[in-house]
Amino acid sequence: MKDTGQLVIKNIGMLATPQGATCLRGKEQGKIKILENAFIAVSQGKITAIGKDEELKDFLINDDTVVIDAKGCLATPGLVDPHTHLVFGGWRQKELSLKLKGAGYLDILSMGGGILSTVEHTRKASFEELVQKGKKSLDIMLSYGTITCEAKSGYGLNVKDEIKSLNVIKELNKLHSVDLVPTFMGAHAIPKEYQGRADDYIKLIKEEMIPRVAKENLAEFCDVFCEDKVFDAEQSRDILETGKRHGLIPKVHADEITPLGGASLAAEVKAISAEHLIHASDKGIDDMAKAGTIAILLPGTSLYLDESFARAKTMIEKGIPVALASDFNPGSCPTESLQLILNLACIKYKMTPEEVLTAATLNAAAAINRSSVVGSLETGKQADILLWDSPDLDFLVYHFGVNLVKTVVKQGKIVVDNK
Ligand SMILES: N=CN[C@@H](CCC(=O)O)C(=O)O
Ligand SMILES: [Zn+2]
Repeated sequence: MKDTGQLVIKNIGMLATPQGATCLRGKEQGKIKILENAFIAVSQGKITAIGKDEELKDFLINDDTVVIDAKGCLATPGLVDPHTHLVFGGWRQKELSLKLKGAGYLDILSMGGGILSTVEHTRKASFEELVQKGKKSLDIMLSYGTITCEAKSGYGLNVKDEIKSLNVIKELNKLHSVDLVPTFMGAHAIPKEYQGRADDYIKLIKEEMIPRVAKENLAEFCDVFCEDKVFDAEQSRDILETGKRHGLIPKVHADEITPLGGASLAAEVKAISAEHLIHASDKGIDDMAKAGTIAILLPGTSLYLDESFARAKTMIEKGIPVALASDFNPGSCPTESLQLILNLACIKYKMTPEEVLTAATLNAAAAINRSSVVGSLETGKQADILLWDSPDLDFLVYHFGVNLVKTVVKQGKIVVDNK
């Protein structure tokens, strides 16, 4: 059979999708389109029609059309993960026992562990080793339904290894079905050789790293870990403004462990998103709502750090578009599964299944500037579609800790078949 790029998915029990080319906020976040007994038609990687099964006879299905019988299952847009630390050497399994003995995340970091121990492993790893390791994680992400994913550098922390990490992301984007969106995060920690000399490290970021990243077109965004003993608000602002002058859109790791005003800073510098926000203040939330900053919430990190959970419902009520992400990284959230995150968002944030779906698709896509291309099932959008071993949306967020993905369709092609 020759590949004509034509695909029809029929017999979809429930098609569930947010709609639009931009993020949804407030009550709109929970308003999704539900179509029962539906079909989706695809041509040349894009969705060309969506309708009720009974209308399918009007569509031309020829011998070259690939036809998938969804057998009554749920179809949604591909998941979008807008916050991951995909590229790193080694893992950090020993830290779990330290945490059980009472050490906090920032204590481990100040003892030279945490991010800094991953920096050592990342610097030692070759380009090819990092590509292979990243590929393994992307295989897992894809099989769990993530088709588009943001990836941050931030474990190199010198010019050579930050550039190496961003080139690993570029290479993975070429060779893997998951679409990657790169973020430069040289301001993830102060490396050992600059301890006590934060200003010199910030100078390196501003004068060497950012110009080189921009010149080589290696990232779209610039992120900063605005946190106690890492980068304060003033230092973060300085780095983000420099990034902006070089065309990098700001993102902020904000108010994760300490309330440091990160949410307000994100609003002030017109960041596309503020991320974590576990300890965001009322003022920070109001500032974000006014500025239109997207909140990327990471409930897996709250769980793994045994921290409290961000005030997702307040943010939605105040009109902040809420997105969800895995925060996949070797320390504070070692999981590639966005499905677990969807479940946690329902249970711990009290978000509705509809709000959760929008958060992990359209709003997540908007948080990485991709919402005109992916994030919803609509004609003209990229045909990134998931078929779930689930009859409806409620079941998807209810049955947890297992992989419910049956089939992953990326740009109209089946790339995972878990049946
Ligand atoms: N908080 C900073 N960065 C990551 C954790 C990185 C790490 O522990 O290696 C986060 O988003 O949680
Ligand atoms: Zn992070």
